[in-house]
Amino acid sequence: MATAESSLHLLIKFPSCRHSPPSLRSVLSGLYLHDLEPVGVFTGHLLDDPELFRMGNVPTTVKHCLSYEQLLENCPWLRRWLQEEKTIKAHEYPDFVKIVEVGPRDGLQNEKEIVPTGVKIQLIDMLSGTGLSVIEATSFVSSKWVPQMSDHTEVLRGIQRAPNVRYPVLTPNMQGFQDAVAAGATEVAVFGSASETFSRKNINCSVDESMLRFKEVITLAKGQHIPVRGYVSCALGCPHEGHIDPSKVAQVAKSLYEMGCYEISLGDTIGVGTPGSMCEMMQTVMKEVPVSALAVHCHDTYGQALPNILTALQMGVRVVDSAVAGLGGCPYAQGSTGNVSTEDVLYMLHGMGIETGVNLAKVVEAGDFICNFLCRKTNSKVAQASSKTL
Ligand SMILES: CC(C)(COP(=O)([O-])OP(=O)([O-])OC[C@H]1O[C@@H](n2cnc3c(N)ncnc32)[C@H](O)[C@@H]1OP(=O)([O-])[O-])[C@@H](O)C(=O)NCCC(=O)NCCSC(=O)C[C@@](C)(O)CC(=O)[O-]
Repeated sequence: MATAESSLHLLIKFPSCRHSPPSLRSVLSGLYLHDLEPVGVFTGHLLDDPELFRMGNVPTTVKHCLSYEQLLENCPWLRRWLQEEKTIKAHEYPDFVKIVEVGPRDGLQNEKEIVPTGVKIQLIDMLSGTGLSVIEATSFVSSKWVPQMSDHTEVLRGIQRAPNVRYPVLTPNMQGFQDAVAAGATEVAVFGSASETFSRKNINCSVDESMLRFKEVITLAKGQHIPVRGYVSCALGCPHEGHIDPSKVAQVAKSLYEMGCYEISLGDTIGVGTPGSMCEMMQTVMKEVPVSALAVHCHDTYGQALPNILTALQMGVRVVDSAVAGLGGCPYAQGSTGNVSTEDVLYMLHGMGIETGVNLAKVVEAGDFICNFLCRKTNSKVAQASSKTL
């Protein structure tokens, strides 16, 4: 039986896992520290795995062939070390993350000058060619409340819908839902809040009243086979109430999920969250809603959006909202700055080997287009850096 002290050559067999390399690397350096010399590492489930036989370079000097479990049994230091690592990293990073592009809606809704409908349509059309699978196109809200979105019908009718791209729109109530469907919407989103004050200021009703309105919308949508997404704003803080108890976020998220929203996007509306508060909030929400149905929607006011997203990914989230060029802000959340930029999220994910199906260069082009129109510098660090290097 091999022991940490005696073995010079080990063939280590690890469970199949796409993201094992970093752990393997750290395990290997641990082995070297203990004067063990692994001669081959492969991933696979069974010792008679064909992979073993493909490994022509396995030397005959292999003295011990250990399963992962045997290895842990024989090397208590390794078991302790991996356990410590696991407490930090609850989940492996995913293979794929879905990006929900909210630039044309959340990004533009706060613009003071009305952006011409043709520009909005061109932006969405450019984004449709990037590989994004979801682009939130506009919102069917009152034009007295958000004048920038008053051309919702023209925008939705004017875009060239790409196959495999969905174009959800915001609908706060039955009127919004009916108008959206009449304009051709095939997916909608309702938007609630974990803060009473924000709910009243944003949609002119209490949280409980909003849930009744959303129930009506969701029931009607279900009957027409229209998927409904749900938002919970102020998940990490409110511009009026400050700290928001994670249990309130969990309660609203649960209600939306139970009513039939297929996905719940947890919004750090004013970008005050940190990995610490994100972790605490997620842990509470995940007790009520399966993590597979959760998304995060981070604004970057305090520069914490990427670490917050990373934290959510570590906790099992697989859907991230972002806006091209980091446009945006909510008209009813004073002081909130843009959404996290799609370019920066893509750069981070791709750098981690996580696929998104989205072409970063094409998103940068779409960002250039809208920033040129707005005469504004992009909020995306990646786009800023790539313009210098081009
Ligand atoms: C919800 C309402 C409409 C209530 O507004 P209200 O004034 O309470 O509505 P009402 O039912 O009393 O009706 C008053 C008038 O509004 C009309 N009306 C009623 N409903 C609609 C509608 N759907 N579309 C168009 N018009 C509508 C209705 O027809 C009537 O017209 P009038 O008879 O006076 O001529 C209003 O408060 C509103 O439009 N709020 C939207 C605010 C908004 O869009 N905020 C930004 C989006 S949320 C956000 O950005 C956060 C998020 C999602 O990104 C996530 C995050 O970051 O946290």
